[in-house]
Amino acid sequence: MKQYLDMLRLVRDSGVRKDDRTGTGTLSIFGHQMRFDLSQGFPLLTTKKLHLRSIIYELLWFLKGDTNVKYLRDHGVTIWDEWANDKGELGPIYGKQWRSWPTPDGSSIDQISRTVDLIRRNPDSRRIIVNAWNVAELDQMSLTPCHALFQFWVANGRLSCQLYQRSADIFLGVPFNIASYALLTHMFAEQCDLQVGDFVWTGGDTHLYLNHLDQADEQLKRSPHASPKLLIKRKPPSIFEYEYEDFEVVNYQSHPAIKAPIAV
Ligand SMILES: Nc1nc(=O)c2c([nH]1)NC[C@@H]1CN(c3ccc(C(=O)N[C@@H](CCC(=O)O)C(=O)O)cc3)CN21
Ligand SMILES: O=c1ccn([C@H]2C[C@H](O)[C@@H](COP(=O)(O)O)O2)c(=O)[nH]1
Repeated sequence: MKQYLDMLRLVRDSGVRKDDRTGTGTLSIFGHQMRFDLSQGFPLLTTKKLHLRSIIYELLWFLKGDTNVKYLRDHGVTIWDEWANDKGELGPIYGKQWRSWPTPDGSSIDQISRTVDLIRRNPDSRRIIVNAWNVAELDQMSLTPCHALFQFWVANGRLSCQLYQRSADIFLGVPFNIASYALLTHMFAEQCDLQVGDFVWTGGDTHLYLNHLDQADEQLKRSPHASPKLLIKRKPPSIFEYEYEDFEVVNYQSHPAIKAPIAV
């Protein structure tokens, strides 16, 4: 995860001071890319302890097409609470767009099923994309998609994934986002009988909040450990039938967690 630390250092040292919607203030750069070879280990940050539990439940929740925090809360995950209304609703965010993107004739498109199908039938396609940026529904979302669009690419029996993240909170959000998309790539690969290739992370406004500077400095003093490995214990009949217990991360050695306030 040297690449992550390099990015943190770059933004810390040469980010531009920029105000933002939350009123917190950031150091920011525009356009950055990292590449993780998933065959060489699972990209879970080791310079601070991450709770994979929240990451796994959040991804399963997206894949269910759910946009209400009840499921997350039932599993002890609170990361979306600040954005939910009094009924727990977040509006038509990721889950809705991934599983039931509305069409003009009143029906909907399941982008995830289509994507599994397309990878299996036409792995050379250059159109294997899932898009959460539904312009017509942005106003109804409690937070517009940050990880907005992802694309798959198949070569030599390996499945690679690239994410475009328009806005990236590099201390709190990005470590979650990298692990989440790495996990998703493993799931798609297993379902399509492919090995995993690279996960490419591409960021737009790539920022460090001004109230995360001490935490970033603390992290930059630490040396990374070797990446852990991901074990998927079972191949469910479809991408929608994975359960929390199917995943295990082995040999995760990390420095202690670092607390930081989330900008709302
Ligand atoms: N400013 C901001 N940054 C984000 O990363 C972010 C948002 N807002 N809004 C929507 C979601 C919610 N996300 C979150 C929210 C909280 C944590 C967080 O507090 N992480 C703690 C541990 C929390 C836990 O596992 O329960 C951490 O130390 O990583 C991370 C991502 C990612 N997204
Ligand atoms: O998965 C996520 C979700 C959100 N973020 C961060 C990026 C920004 O700091 C905020 C969103 O604010 P906007 O004003 O809508 O850009 O949340 C993230 O890094 N990862």
